[in-house]
Amino acid sequence: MAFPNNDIGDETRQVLAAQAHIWNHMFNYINSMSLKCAIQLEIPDIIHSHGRPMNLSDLVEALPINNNNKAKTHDCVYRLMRILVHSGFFIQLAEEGYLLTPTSRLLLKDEPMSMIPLLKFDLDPNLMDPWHSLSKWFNNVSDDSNTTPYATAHGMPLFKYAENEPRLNHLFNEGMASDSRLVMTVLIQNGKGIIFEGLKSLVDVGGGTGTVAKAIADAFPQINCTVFDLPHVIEGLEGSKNLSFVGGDMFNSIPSANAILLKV
Ligand SMILES: C[S@@+](CC[C@H](N)C(=O)[O-])C[C@H]1O[C@@H](n2cnc3c(N)ncnc32)[C@H](O)[C@@H]1O
Repeated sequence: MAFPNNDIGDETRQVLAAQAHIWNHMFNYINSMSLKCAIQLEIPDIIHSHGRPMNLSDLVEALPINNNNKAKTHDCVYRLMRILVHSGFFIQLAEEGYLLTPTSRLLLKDEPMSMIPLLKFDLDPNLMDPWHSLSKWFNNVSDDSNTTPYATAHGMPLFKYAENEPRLNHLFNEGMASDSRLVMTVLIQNGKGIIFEGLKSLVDVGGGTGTVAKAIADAFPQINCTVFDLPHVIEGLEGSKNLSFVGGDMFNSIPSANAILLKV
């Protein structure tokens, strides 16, 4: 029910504003879950492949879903798209339909700077579970200051869990690599890679599967680059002329070099 502003007193207006504030926070997760759903249904790619603005009916037809009840699907996809338009992932032109925005362009599968892998990792239930344990973690933290919400939820730190769970290890490494790919592309394209000039050797500590070091090694063939990470992360990875992979624990020792990158 909507009250014209002058019909209610300040106190009531304040209570209603506070209620709306709580609703907004309570349902904030709808934004990230809708985005995740759009990626799972490959909506950015479908609109991109269409090559022009895509109307709702064409979008519904193109989705990889059971569409036996067209009216119902139409209504539900409309609601999903309304959230995503509102949050800036798509533009909706009144007659023509949906278009990508610069943000959803970063959510195309074949886009070199695609953020899909990072999104899949961060919105995986395994990574979201710890948020349900946050208050439990606060309870534990004074007894064990090394503990994390992740360990509280899963009984071990993330890196240990990933060591024993290939699915999570893959999801984690791909997510990190996609983030690094975006940063390194922007850095090198804008000539900011110049900060590496003059170096003879460099070690990327916690360098994951080597995205950062590979970009530096390609751009600066005179620099010998080493990727240092946990053994299960670099397992099976092959280096090149000026790129090598070393497995180990940085808390024990790290390879020596002119420069050390540390982004853990
Ligand atoms: C935030 S990620 C950095 C990812 C990397 N920059 C990339 O581009 O993929 C942190 C990295 O630190 C590694 N790491 C965690 N603990 C480590 C340890 N004790 N010794 C070496 N590496 C470790 C993880 O395996 C992970 O790859």
